Amino acid sequence: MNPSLLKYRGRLKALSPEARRRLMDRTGTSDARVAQRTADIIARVRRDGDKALREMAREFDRAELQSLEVPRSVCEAALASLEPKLKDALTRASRNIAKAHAAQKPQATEVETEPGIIVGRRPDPLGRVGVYAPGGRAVYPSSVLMGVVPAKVAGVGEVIVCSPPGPDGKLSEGVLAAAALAGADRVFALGGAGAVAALAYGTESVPRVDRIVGPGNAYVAAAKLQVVDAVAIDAPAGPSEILVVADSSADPEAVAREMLAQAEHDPDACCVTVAVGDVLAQAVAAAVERAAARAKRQEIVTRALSERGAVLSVDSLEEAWPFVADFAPEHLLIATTSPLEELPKARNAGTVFVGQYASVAYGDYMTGANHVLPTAGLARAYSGLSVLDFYRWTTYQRVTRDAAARLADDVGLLADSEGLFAHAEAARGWRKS
Ligand SMILES: NC(=O)c1ccc[n+]([C@@H]2O[C@H](COP(=O)([O-])OP(=O)(O)OC[C@H]3O[C@@H](n4cnc5c(N)ncnc54)[C@H](O)[C@@H]3O)[C@@H](O)[C@H]2O)c1
Ligand SMILES: N[C@H](CO)Cc1c[nH]c[nH+]1
Ligand SMILES: [Zn+2]
Repeated sequence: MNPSLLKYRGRLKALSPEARRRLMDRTGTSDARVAQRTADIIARVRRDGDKALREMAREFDRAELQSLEVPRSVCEAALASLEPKLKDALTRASRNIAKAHAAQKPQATEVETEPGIIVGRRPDPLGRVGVYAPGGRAVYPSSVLMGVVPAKVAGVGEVIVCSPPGPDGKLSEGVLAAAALAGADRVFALGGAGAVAALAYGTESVPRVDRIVGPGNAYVAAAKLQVVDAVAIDAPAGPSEILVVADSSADPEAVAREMLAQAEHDPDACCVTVAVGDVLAQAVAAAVERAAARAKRQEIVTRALSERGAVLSVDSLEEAWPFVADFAPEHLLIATTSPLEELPKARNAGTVFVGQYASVAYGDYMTGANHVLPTAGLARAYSGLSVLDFYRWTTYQRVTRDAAARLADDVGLLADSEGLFAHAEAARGWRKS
């Protein structure tokens, strides 16, 4: 057991302001470098199109690409030959995601603000979206479902999936099968910031999209933030995070399993437990260290926990909630005696797991909630991916002849006051003399 594996231990209120700031700052000190590299990649794709994408596949994925696009028949074949139990599990996940997201579909509204003046707002499905499914340190068929299924529920015109190729130049069978199952229209073997740039600006092979959704590592998250001049994005959904709030009812081994599960995604993952009482905090820390010592993805887990892992103690749950709101975790797990009573106190979490039986892994794959979630503290303002990300809104106003006459003078007055005299004239055109 390595007693110093976790970066932060001890009492939450004893953390120095500098340590607390570093714990909060999940963008990390290397970020300026990531941002610069990402900017260079985007510029290369804008300049050289497909040629740059092929070079980057060689550079970052060690893959020689025959073709950037994967024919639909290849996806269908992967689905047909998928191991039946795995296919059943993917189908079950897809069904739950569709059900949960269908319930979120937005409604058009119309309101009469004054007699004869009707203001409406109508959700229109987007024309074309890009779904990024990560594929560097693990493959993510689940992320294909999380992006494509809600897009299809919303009625998006065309859904394009990008995911990095393996060294053989191919996508995993699971990713291909998930794309076919969810009904993706086109699939490209492209990863990282290059894929994001291609979807944002278009290349000879890749059509530009209206919105890019989906998670990824620091490069993918940085790229999404850098292309917003050309495309909409969902939210910066970067390296995974978990914050567990636990009291004496929590099983320390279960809390440790949750910490390890998110730590194994990425060395940049951030895993924190806030436990009521020093005894529980020590038991959780010891369980985390034991679990890390036997982890299959030990190198990743060890780096994540030693760079950003924390187990901190508080005197009471009341001390935990302001920290939760400030930290704004991607995933919050409430492992307490009365988790449902605590739920309203939890602010700024990407998604909440209520009670210790609600393992984050269930939400990652199967509950039907979306696992594409804001990270790096941005859950303060951004929400997780939902069906709403796949619409844009059209507002309109209808005005009857009589209502136009009633608007003419006041609108004319306001326009005059702004010095916009043609507006005033347009408004007064329908005055009744
Ligand atoms: N927040 C969420 O909703 C959510 C959901 C699922 C997964 N995730 C996160 O997604 C990430 C997946 O990361 P991943 O790395 O496995 O796959 P990824 O697809 O995000 O990244 C792989 C790509 O990164 C690029 N890359 C790698 N090294 C690079 C370098 N040195 N310079 C430039 N580009 C480079 C390459 O283009 C490569 O294809 C993890 O951080 C995981 O925690 C987040
Ligand atoms: N925990 C990830 C979101 O941070 C989602 C995921 C996909 N597969 C496994 N986990
Ligand atoms: Zn996960």
